[in-house]
Amino acid sequence: MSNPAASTPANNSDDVAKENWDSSFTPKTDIDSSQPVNNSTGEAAARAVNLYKAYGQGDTTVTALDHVNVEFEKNKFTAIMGPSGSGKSTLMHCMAGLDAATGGSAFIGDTDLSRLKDKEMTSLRRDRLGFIFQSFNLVPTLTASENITLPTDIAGRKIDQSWFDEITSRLGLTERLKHRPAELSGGQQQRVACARALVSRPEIIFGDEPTGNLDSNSSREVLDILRTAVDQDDQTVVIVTHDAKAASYADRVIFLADGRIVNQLFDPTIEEILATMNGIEDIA
Ligand SMILES: Nc1ncnc2c1ncn2[C@@H]1O[C@H](COP(=O)(O)OP(=O)(O)OP(=O)(O)O)[C@@H](O)[C@H]1O
Repeated sequence: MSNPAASTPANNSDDVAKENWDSSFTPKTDIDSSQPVNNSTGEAAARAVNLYKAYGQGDTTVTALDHVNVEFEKNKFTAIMGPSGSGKSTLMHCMAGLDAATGGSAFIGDTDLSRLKDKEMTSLRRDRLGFIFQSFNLVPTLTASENITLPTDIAGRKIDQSWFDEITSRLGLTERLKHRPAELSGGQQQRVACARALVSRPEIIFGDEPTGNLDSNSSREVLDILRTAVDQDDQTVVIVTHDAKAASYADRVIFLADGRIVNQLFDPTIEEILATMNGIEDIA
């Protein structure tokens, strides 16, 4: 498969950032994660500032995020990679307001999540974020159509019918809208989850291993959908993935090890991603 990310036109700021990072490709594992990570110069849809997360107490404390500083640029597709236990899901969950950090701040736009009350956090997640999980997380008793509109219905907002029609047609779901999840394949269920995340045009879509349960054809469909959301619909997408092929759809891949960002690549090829992962795993 050709690398779709490689064909994405880079703007000037991307070029500068690229030069900084992969002009002569050698995996770099020496980024000081206490310093802001160079993100090129775009506006941030989300950012972590000295984000720290520890689980447990005393001798059993596990540091899942070790003062991470990173920006997720607007209208870009970012993938988070790293060995098992490196903190990928914790970073995404703290950024998406699904888990509370122990220290530091996670921002969505200018909103500091650590300052929000529970109700405000619920509203922010509902109104400004979209989620796609490995396990699809569809409601089994609702039809595909009802699952897609559920968050908007709960928020008491009106569905933009022409956008709903456009999204469901683009995802090949038009003939499946009356089906319940059990009557759909895994790939179709994940496309329903994508439609649910896209239909309200959230500021940022977070995917935790969105292709983790899919075969290669369905994975490609989901990744194409996410790529199109960024390229055509000005969306911002951040996913956690173990899959180098999935990560190659991203404009940027950041690599975690032991709760720190240790490397990043812009417009990466699958080979560069694999080489970087191998470098990190050799050191870990
Ligand atoms: N609820 C929890 N209680 C205690 N420790 C936890 C908890 N959740 C995560 N951890 C620990 O925090 C660290 C980071 O976990 P996290 O799930 O973020 O890693 P990951 O990179 O997403 O891993 P994987 O690729 O295996 O899903 C790990 O050492 C993990 O064991």
